[in-house]
Amino acid sequence: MNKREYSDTEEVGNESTLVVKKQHLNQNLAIYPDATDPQTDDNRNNILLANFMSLIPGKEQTLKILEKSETVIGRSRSCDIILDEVDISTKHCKLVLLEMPLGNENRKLLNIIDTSRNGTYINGNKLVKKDYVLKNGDRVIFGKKCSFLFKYASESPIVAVNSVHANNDDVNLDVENTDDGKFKKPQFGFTSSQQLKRKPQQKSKVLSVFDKYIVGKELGSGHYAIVKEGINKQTGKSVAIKIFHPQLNDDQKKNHQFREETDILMRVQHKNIVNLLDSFVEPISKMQIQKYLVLDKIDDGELFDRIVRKTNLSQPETKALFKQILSGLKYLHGKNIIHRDIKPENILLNVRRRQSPDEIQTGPWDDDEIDIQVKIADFGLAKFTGEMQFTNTLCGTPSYVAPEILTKQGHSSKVDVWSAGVLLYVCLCGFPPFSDQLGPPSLKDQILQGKFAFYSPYWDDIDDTVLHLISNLLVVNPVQRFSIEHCINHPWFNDIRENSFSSRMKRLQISDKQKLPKTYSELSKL
Ligand SMILES: Nc1ncnc2c1ncn2[C@@H]1O[C@H](COP(=O)(O)OP(=O)(O)OP(=O)(O)O)[C@@H](O)[C@H]1O
Repeated sequence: MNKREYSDTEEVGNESTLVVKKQHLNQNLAIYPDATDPQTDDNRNNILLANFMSLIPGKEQTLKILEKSETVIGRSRSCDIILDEVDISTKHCKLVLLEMPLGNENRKLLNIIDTSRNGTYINGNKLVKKDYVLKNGDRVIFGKKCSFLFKYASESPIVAVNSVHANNDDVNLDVENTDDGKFKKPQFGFTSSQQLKRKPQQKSKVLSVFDKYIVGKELGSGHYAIVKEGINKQTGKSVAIKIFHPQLNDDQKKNHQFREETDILMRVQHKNIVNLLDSFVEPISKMQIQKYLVLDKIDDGELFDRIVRKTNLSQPETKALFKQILSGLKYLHGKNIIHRDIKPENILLNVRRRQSPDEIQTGPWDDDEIDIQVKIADFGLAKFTGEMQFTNTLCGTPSYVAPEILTKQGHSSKVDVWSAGVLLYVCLCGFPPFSDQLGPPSLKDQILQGKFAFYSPYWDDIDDTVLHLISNLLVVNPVQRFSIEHCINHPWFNDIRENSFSSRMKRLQISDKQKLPKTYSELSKL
């Protein structure tokens, strides 16, 4: 098809083949070339919704998308936007106006639906006959070359998105326009039962996560989310952005889970708990939303990796790390919060490295480390116990899960004590006390019976005092199990050598070396 065929088209740019269709004056214009004022003549009722800014060198141009139910882009002269390139389909894609309820508001968003042969690419990903809700900063390529940066017309609620409580019925998110066109911070309103203290920084903007942060490399991933590095565009501060896997708009269970994680993180502030900075809920298609938590970035990885690297940790190091873990857990339990997923993957570390030889270490760390700060992360399974004190959901990670969770008897904060016991065991010897590898019986039965042992030679040189402590944490009956308080006051944490045990704690001798448990470190090399 030759661009000369379009007698009613206007060429944009010097040697451009990108053309924008001029429609009859008595019709609503769907788009405007940059030079055209959308508020003139017969178009004055049209509201500018968004802009596509060309990223093609030498073809600087802005395509204006007006508020219209459907805007078709393609090579055909019947399209609202004509892109006259050989790799553009007759009708390449369409932009459908969506009004989506987010929080307490309806937001006007553009859903792009691909109908092409060669594809529409959003931020490098091919759309392939699917839809996607556009957000600020998206790089959209039609076919192979027609590359644009997408932006909603104003930093209004139209911009898609929301901050902390998009789906929280208890919260009113009021956003107001100010005279200068900027937005006042949203105000949160609570029902009387919700008069809880919130961290001030959560009262913030209505923007997309991508407006505020540059999203970078992956830091880690789990079952529910992938965590990426982010940079705050305004402050330059590095953050961690937990990007949950896309979910259906109306997935009540996931919505509830996200609310619970966000709510809990908003109510906690402790040096050993990862800090929540922001949260976003954004539509990605008509049916799907994506949720984001912005957290303080913890730089030195998971305790799990440290255990794998070192095979096991020394008693002094374990003790120093555990004092911090217990401090975080004590704080949580004091607020009626149970974490329910304590395991080495969810204990993150910030290490301050030695800058000069005369710096003094704060603990029994490696020579090149001055200080290590522990941060408890991943509140995806965390729960308020409220007044009930017990909850029934099946949760946790198999090796670390407490027996009362398996028997669904209802559980309390003591489940974290059990998991802390498993973690303490793992830190000191490098493998978990309960595993399929140690069976029979099955992992589940080992846990239900509280059947574990201190295997020789791994435990031979470890103080009886800590074996005594672990034996009081891995107690099947939660009533008889230590509390966090008991744990903190135990002689091992207070460097008191306990000589009062009637006999030395038993180590299990296994004659067949093949049957000795394998450490995480050994397993990672298999
Ligand atoms: N604040 C953070 N700073 C740096 N890295 C982080 C941060 N939060 C999480 N990570 C990394 O991302 C990984 C996955 O995060 P997280 O455990 O929260 O995801 P998840 O999908 O909920 O995991 P799970 O499968 O355990 O439920 C962590 O194990 C950690 O390596």
